[in-house]
Amino acid sequence: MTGTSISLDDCGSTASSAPIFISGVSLPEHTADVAASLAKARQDGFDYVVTSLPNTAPLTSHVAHVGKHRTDVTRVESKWWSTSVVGMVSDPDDGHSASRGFGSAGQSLINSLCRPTTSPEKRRESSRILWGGLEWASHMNIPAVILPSPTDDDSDEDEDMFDAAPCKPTSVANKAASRDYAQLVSAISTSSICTTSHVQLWIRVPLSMQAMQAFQLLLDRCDHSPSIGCMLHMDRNIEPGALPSMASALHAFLGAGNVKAVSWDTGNFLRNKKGFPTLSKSYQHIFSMVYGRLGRTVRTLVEGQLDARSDHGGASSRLHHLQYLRHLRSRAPLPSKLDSEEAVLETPYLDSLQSPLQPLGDHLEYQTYETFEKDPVKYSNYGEAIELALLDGLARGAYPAIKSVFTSLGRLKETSESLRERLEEASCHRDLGAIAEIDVKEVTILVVGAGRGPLVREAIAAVDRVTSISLLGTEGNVALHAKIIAIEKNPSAMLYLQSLRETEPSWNGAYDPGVPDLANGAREIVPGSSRISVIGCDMREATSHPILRKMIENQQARGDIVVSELLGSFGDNELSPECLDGVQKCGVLKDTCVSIPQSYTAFLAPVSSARLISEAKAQGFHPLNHCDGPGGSMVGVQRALETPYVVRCHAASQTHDEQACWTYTHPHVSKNDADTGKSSAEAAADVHNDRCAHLSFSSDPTNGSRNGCGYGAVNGDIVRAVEGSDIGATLTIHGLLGTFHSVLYESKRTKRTSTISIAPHSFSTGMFSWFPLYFPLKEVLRVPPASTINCSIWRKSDDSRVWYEWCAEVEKSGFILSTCSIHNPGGRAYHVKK
Ligand SMILES: C[S@@+](CC[C@H](N)C(=O)[O-])C[C@H]1O[C@@H](n2cnc3c(N)ncnc32)[C@H](O)[C@@H]1O
Repeated sequence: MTGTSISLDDCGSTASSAPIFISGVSLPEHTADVAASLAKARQDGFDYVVTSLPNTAPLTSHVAHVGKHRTDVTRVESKWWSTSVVGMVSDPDDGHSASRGFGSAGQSLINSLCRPTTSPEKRRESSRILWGGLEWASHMNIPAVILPSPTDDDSDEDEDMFDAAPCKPTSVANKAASRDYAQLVSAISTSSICTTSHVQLWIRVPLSMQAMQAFQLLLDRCDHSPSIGCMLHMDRNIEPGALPSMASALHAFLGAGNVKAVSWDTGNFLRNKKGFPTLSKSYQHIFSMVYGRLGRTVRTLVEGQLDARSDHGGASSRLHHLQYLRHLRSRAPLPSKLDSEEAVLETPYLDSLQSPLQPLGDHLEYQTYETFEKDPVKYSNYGEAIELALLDGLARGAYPAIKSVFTSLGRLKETSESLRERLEEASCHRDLGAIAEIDVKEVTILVVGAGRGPLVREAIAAVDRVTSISLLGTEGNVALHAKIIAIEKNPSAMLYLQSLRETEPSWNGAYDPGVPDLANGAREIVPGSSRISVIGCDMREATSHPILRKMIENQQARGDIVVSELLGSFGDNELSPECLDGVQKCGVLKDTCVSIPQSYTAFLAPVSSARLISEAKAQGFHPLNHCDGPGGSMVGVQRALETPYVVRCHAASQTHDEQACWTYTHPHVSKNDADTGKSSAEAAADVHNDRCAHLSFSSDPTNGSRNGCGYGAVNGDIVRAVEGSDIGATLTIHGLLGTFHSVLYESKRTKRTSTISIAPHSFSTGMFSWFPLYFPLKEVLRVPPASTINCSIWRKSDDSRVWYEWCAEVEKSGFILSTCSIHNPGGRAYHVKK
């Protein structure tokens, strides 16, 4: 075989710009012949094929095996085995093909290993066959092996062999069998087959509540090994009436189930008028739901028998099934969700845990600033907020007049981009040559934590915009001039700011270069311009800098507006409260000063995600600091699970609407805002920023479906689809998702508000600067229907650190069913440096 290969690895995509849709086919007639399967499959555009794992037992009788040897092993190069073949455990009595149907392939082999009635000899033989096949998969470097379902639908016993507890009572024997299966899967996942050769185990899970619950139990029992995932098997009809309940259960499972692949059984397709395969409306909806959420990472498989008379096109006889699935993948809204530039850029970050940035304790890198500055929403919303604040300030006469300038619109147009734009608007007919007397008012803006200056840029542009709005408005004779003071403690970012100060005309645009200096050496101030000062210091120690000391000493020179972006994924976790209180305490702000942001609120919601918890556990094997050890801070899994992580969650399900934990507002109330009798600096002096929140998330039959993975805006379509869902699934909760919502500025006068948010209910679409903060839970919570999850979170601090502690419990009818310990007590595993 020659040609290009396609990786089955997570998040792997073909190098082309084609939509990500990695599909495979299982051809029953060729399950023991990869060469023949691949030849047919690739001709039709499938990327991989399925092969049954062989019995590698030594030959006992040559005659018995004649014609049963695999010859594909000598005909197919290793690169194909490692990229384009998935193994499948099958039953020895099926020979090389799964005659019982693919849904139950390997089931009798597993049954004989897990049923108490199996004789010891049979058990030994089955074990040898299974492990031999898996060793072979590892030897061939096959990326994944399909194992049978944890529920045995074909079982001829009274009840399913593997229980789906706690929904359905099952016999003790069956429960034991399900634990036997978990023990087997756990043994495989911790063996070198998975840990050294990295074979993934795809456990087949039919789309039934019971099977999904049984699989979650299996994952719990196997300690959420990252090697164990599921292959959702779409093999049964869904009655339209059952769709809402199924959709809400599936929402939770897309997080809890570590879904690696989806298999579409040919037997489950309908035929359209022309005889081509189609799926029912219910399945079209399921398709859109699963691929809308996981389409960038999930693999697709077409499998199942065809009746002898059917030919569905192509060399594989399943080309039309593939074409139909591709058609569903190309239908709105999937391409915009999965193939947009933003979606493609995000792909490497999906479910990848990162330590939260600490811009206060550490210095950010050049590239980090550069990446943030590409955000198309954050800065424009900040610009809008500054503009609203300036307009309100002008309206209430907050800024002192510093001089009168005699000039014309024609002259001002030369220096103001926004005036040029506004004058070009068709409706604006003004006499450009008329000389008028313009009152220039001065506003002082502090940009604290200026980084490489994007907020300074927004402030300059807002001053210019507000001036042109004012000049073209009814008053027509008031303009702004801004003194902008950029404060930054990162020396390398300071260098950048200083360079901008030297080279950017708008950063030094206070003076009109076309107008000669005045007699006293001063120069003419241009209405709408800004003059920037760059100061390198910690904003909490503003008193140490001469320019700032002068401001403190002169009430009139203090800041009218303080602009900052010190927000973390959970709002306050980058210590915005401590920094902004610090500035206020120094006394550089007027009593009337406005802060942008005005407030920020932390939100929390339970999340179900097998992927996130297994990623968090994996962190325990890579101590964050190489100095950690017995004499130092905690290492290992406990520390890893008591640490919050920033993550672009993906294989995750937010199971309840998020709730507010606490809100910080700035500046603190001074004598101007209320009759406190305190100056601005005094108002910030006694502030304590420790907080705690106790939240109760009551049972929701939709399992919070509209919140998707917890990152992105709530999805109204899903709400309609799950309406009427009445059977709550048992949920598995693996942690809490922290998000924030910030009011940058609310203009009560104009009733306009500028916000930024990553909380699903108010998500700022298109903004990518923040991903949620994931707080893992050391003990997975199983939450039966109609029970409540109680979460508590504390923000604690000492002289040098701030940290969070958190815990959660499950309550039903007044009884606590389970609880987990308080995480990170005393900040023992994680803290933010003050
Ligand atoms: C999240 S970055 C934002 C930078 C920039 N405003 C932007 O939007 O791209 C926060 C910045 O605040 C700075 N910073 C944090 N705490 C500070 C403090 N106490 N004093 C001065 N600068 C601080 C950091 O160095 C960093 O440059």
